[in-house]
Amino acid sequence: MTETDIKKGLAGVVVDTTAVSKVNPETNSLLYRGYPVQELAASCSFEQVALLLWNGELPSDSELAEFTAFERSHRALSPELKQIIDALPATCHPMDVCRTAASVLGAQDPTAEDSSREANLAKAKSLLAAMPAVVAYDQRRRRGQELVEPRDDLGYAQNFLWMTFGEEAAPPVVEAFNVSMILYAEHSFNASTFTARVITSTLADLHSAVVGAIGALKGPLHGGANEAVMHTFDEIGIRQEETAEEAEARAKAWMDDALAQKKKVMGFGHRVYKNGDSRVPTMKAALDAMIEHYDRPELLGLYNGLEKSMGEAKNIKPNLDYPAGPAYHLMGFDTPTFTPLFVASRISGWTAHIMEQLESNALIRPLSAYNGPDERHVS
Ligand SMILES: CC(=O)SCCNC(=O)CCNC(=O)[C@H](O)C(C)(C)COP(=O)(O)OP(=O)(O)OC[C@H]1O[C@@H](n2cnc3c(N)ncnc32)[C@H](O)[C@@H]1OP(=O)(O)O
Ligand SMILES: O=C([O-])CC(=O)C(=O)O
Repeated sequence: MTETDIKKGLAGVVVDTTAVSKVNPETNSLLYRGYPVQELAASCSFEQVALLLWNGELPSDSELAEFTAFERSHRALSPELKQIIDALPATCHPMDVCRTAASVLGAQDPTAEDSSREANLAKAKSLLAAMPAVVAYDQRRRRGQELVEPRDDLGYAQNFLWMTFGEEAAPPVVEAFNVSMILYAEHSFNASTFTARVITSTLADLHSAVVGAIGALKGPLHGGANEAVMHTFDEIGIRQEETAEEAEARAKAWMDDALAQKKKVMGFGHRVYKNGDSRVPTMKAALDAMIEHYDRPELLGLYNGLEKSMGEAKNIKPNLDYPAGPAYHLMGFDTPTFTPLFVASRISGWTAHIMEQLESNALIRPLSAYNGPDERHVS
């Protein structure tokens, strides 16, 4: 094997087929089970999209009603899980809390070792229903606030915001949040989904695969980038009294300096898309709606300044995490909660892939080229 045979980072390597989603960099499009993600974001709830990803078809009214009833009755944080979360130090990252919660939910599930499609689908639905309470409560406890119980008269997005903030969110906020959940739901063989598939390929259980996927998502080269975007905004400085133009000029100067120092700026670039992420225009529209709703034009200035400067200097485009970060900030989420929001959404895609992997499983085990010392002996 020569060095040229090595596909570092598996870049460009096709490892399997999938019917869950199609990422097409040539047409800059993303299809979930054949449907353009923009259309789904414009006309569906996150609940409908999750069912589409799992079942391959959009749900009928009765299928949606059945899932809605299930999801609403599985939202509450159990006293046992709450106790475990309360025992975790507030210094740990909220992604550690998500990862721990997914592990606990697996350990508590009597069907955990049943990997039939039926059992896995039920586990996927339960996890999707349970994670918002974990994310919402963890943000609240860090702020010294009490748990807010779920409400079964609210949809997924509305209830998620209710449990986090303890008040009903305005319709444009619910809409933008629902759009973000749909856009984050699925993206073919990204690092966290591939991790889930590798774990599943050993015939380990669904919760183990989700726990591993959460670990992979945490890194700033993947899901952690939505938090890192906000750190960049904070480093530049958010000045509400500033005009959009003033903020844009400061952001441009910051980016020029960062690029001169050869820094990697999170929220830009993508392994597959080289001409822009297909989801960005839809998420940018949701961010624009939030900027208007909260009357925060200076954030648009920062956004535009970084994007323009990166475009002019390197022709590198924003990815989904770039508009999602400031949108979540405006909604009132604390920055370390951003990647857990990604988890809550991507559980749908991960579990669809776990079930697909099991349908025609092969152990995922690539080769490596050894470059250590030649054979040697102890004596
Ligand atoms: C939802 C998601 O998970 S989307 C991804 C979120 N991740 C980020 O936003 C992290 C920042 N971006 C990156 O690190 C990269 O663009 C990745 C990891 C996403 C994709 O990277 P790869 O396909 O491996 O490309 P790679 O990192 O080799 O970059 C290619 C070139 O573009 C440059 N580049 C890529 N992204 C960036 C960036 N965000 N800032 C500055 N330069 C960048 C690299 O420095 C490299 O330049 P060079 O050829 O002069 O060395
Ligand atoms: O596809 C990727 O490599 C990362 C990404 O955008 C995602 O997982 O949504």
